[in-house]
Amino acid sequence: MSKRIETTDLNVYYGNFRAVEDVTITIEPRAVTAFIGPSGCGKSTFLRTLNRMHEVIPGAHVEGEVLLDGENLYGPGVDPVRVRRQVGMVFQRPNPFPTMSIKENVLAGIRLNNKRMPKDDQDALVESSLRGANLWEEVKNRLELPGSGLSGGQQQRLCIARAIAMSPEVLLMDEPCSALDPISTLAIEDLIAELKQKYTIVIVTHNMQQAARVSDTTAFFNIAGTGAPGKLIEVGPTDKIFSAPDVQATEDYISGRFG
Ligand SMILES: Nc1ncnc2c1ncn2[C@@H]1O[C@H](COP(=O)(O)OP(=O)(O)OP(=O)(O)O)[C@@H](O)[C@H]1O
Repeated sequence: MSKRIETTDLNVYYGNFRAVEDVTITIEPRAVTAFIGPSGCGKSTFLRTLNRMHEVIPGAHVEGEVLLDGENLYGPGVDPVRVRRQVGMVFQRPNPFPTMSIKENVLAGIRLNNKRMPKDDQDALVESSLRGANLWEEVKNRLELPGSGLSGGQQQRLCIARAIAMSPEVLLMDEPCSALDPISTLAIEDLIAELKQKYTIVIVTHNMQQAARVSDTTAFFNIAGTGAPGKLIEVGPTDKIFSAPDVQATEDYISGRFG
């Protein structure tokens, strides 16, 4: 279920502007990898290349390969819709479909993919996905009510349940807690620790303590100045990056000297 991601010299563009330069990284399965770095260094841009979401922006493109267990996601004939099923994504702001019930939200991806499913199977998938997102006990008696009636933290777990329902191999999370209060943030962090037993997880975070708490590996991105491309400066075990990084810029960022 969980797969390894590898990129080699990946360059990411918005039109002529190269936003991210030459990223070579291996992201291990059944582990959490955190992307950290100052604003504008390309963390989110790079993250979106891992499930072919980057190219939905007009003029945006990628040079290089992203391998998922050896398969190039940018190879000829690869269907980006299939890639986005395999590599799920959770965004900064919880974005349940507001007019849909909790249950319909969980099933939304399946329905969008035109998968027909007997009602019993649907119910089982809704329950297992909501359990997987640590939300079942809180919502099991109101599955038919709108997802938008949940708290922010519950909505984010609903979005995670919606992603899990697609049986992805990888979960990408772009600052999933930045709109949440501390209690909801801890609930999501606990959930991430559980999810990594099954999935490859990549999380973009501005919160250094969060990166230290949840991730096994940390990748530090940086940018030389406005208009310059973002680069991967250093990647390694989170303990090492936070205690004895190899590069001075990493240490400066972690210790709050810039960014
Ligand atoms: N849709 C877009 N069109 C053109 N340029 C973009 C677009 N989105 C981002 N960029 C540019 O790409 C660069 C990287 O942005 P990105 O959002 O990936 O950085 P980030 O590290 O995730 O920043 P933050 O931490 O502030 O979210 C920036 O220079 C940004 O202005």
